[in-house]
Amino acid sequence: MSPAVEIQGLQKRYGTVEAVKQVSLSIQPGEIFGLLGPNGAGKTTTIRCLCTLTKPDAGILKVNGVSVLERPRLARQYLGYIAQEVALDKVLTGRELLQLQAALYHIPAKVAKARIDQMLALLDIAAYGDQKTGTYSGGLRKRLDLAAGLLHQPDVLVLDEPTVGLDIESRAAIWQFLRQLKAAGTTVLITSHYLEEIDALADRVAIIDRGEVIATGTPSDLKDKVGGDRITLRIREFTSGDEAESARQLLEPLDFVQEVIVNPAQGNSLNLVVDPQSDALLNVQQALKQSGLPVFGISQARPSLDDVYLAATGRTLIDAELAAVGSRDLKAERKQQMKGVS
Ligand SMILES: Nc1ncnc2c1ncn2[C@@H]1O[C@H](COP(=O)(O)OP(=O)(O)OP(=O)(O)O)[C@@H](O)[C@H]1O
Repeated sequence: MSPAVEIQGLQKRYGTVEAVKQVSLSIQPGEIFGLLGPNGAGKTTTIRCLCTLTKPDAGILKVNGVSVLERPRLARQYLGYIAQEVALDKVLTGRELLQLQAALYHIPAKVAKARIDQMLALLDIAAYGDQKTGTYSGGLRKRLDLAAGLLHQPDVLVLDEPTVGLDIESRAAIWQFLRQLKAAGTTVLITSHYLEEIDALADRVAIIDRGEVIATGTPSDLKDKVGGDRITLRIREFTSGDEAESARQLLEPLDFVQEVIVNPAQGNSLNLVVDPQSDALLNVQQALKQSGLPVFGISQARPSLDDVYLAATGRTLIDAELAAVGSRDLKAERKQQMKGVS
């Protein structure tokens, strides 16, 4: 069976910006596949190329074995795309908007009516179907986007940051819905810069940074590979640099400690990477006690996907996000995207 989605050697630049340098990935039918990376990493560009909305400079893109570049119409039948922000026509009701979408996909009127009712019920928005979309909350709008994207019953649903700006309840409802879709056999490709979203949903993940895939695997395999548990230690609420440094010198030689980093951005807390043994926490506390150093707070955790990102790039996802802010002209990008295929 051919993969549901295959991307090989994708490249795309905008002027001097290399939005996608080298992206290759293969997604099996029925998988939820997460594309994780900070803002500006190239996630949107990758999926816009896949969904025939942006023309790549190089690369092979296939859906159900069909070349997206050679047979875009057929590929679009297989794909449902939920953009980050959708400009809904606010004077139409939800139902009218879905009717319009059905017509765009040439779904016969009778079939369309039944499907629209089914989608409204499935997404739990039947009660709002006859209200103007201008009155919808963010969560409702996103559910309507999902209904619209699924109306033609695509094999592969592609979602760009589907829960940005949503409250926790709406986010949970969307996660549950995506799991139901997977159970029904739909392949889901989701981009996100929320670690916990990808961790909770994705069967496999590709971490993307500056237009390149830097790691691929199941979330647990990736976390296992970076190895070690993480201990976060605060000597005092605000520890002096000197005291943190002496704690570092005390802890680093311990045989179960792999690495100790002092984090000045967080009150000189110490981040330790330790062998995943159950008594590491206890041993650290004992060593501090013997040296007369207090403990304000201490916790141990398994590595997160952020640790995977940190190990591969030398910076955390949050730092990368902050670096991306301000270096982009989002207005100009949106304008260009509105113009259509770029
Ligand atoms: N239409 C455009 N014109 C010029 N530059 C663009 C355009 N679209 C994207 N870029 C640039 O390409 C790079 C990748 O952007 P892209 O939107 O693909 O990233 P992303 O990971 O999806 O981030 P976000 O989630 O914020 O959209 C960024 O540096 C961005 O500024």
